[in-house]
Amino acid sequence: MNIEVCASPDLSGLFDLEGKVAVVVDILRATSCMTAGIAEGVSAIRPVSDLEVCRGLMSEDYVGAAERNGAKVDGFDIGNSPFSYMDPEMKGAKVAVTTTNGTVAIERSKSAERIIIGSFLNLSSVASYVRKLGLDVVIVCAGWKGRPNLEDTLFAGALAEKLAGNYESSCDSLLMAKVLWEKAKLDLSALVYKSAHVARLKRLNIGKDIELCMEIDRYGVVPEVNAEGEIVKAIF
Ligand SMILES: O=C(O)[C@H](CS(=O)(=O)O)OP(=O)(O)O
Repeated sequence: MNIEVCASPDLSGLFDLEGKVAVVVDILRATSCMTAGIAEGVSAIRPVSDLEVCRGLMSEDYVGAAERNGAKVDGFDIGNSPFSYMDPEMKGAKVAVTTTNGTVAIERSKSAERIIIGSFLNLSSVASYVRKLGLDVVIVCAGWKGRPNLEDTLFAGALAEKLAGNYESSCDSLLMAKVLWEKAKLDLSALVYKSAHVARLKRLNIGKDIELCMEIDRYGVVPEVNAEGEIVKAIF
């Protein structure tokens, strides 16, 4: 099996996703929110890239989650904090979500055979599920506004390490991710705290969110986009 890394959604046109599994990752914070939400009992999450489409879904029984530039958008129920998704009141709820980078990455992965949601929170479960699917893999990093970022690239390296032995690659982005992960894995937070994304989010006072998003294997679930375009818990 082959594994590649698409370092930003703006590079997705260079990748042929047909017949492959896309593992979409946006560590800070969209795919960490989705993992936490599905693990804690949210029944389905509908990712949309357009703010007004997301607003419209609120009249169809969806909880509306919207974030732009890190902040909750006025008029929506929640923003982009994993703790909002983990609220006991969210059990059984359906969420419609739009974020600056994460939902764009999901949208751009639509031609893949399967789209699964990765984060440090469910790293080992994603690796097990990917191995079980037995398809070629493209790790699609959400990055930041078209640019690659540190934390999503680190996740790519971590997943590649978990899949070693089953997968081969001639992708330099993957090699770069693996080298970076190897250097950072003993103190992941120390490096991520130096990232541009953390610096941008600091003004929002969300240190707790960042800490949670760095936790490895807190959950054993894999959220997956189903035929209706909703993210639900994969059964495997
Ligand atoms: O809310 C977040 O964590 C980020 C904010 S931004 O990238 O700095 O605008 O959004 P996300 O879509 O989860 O990367």
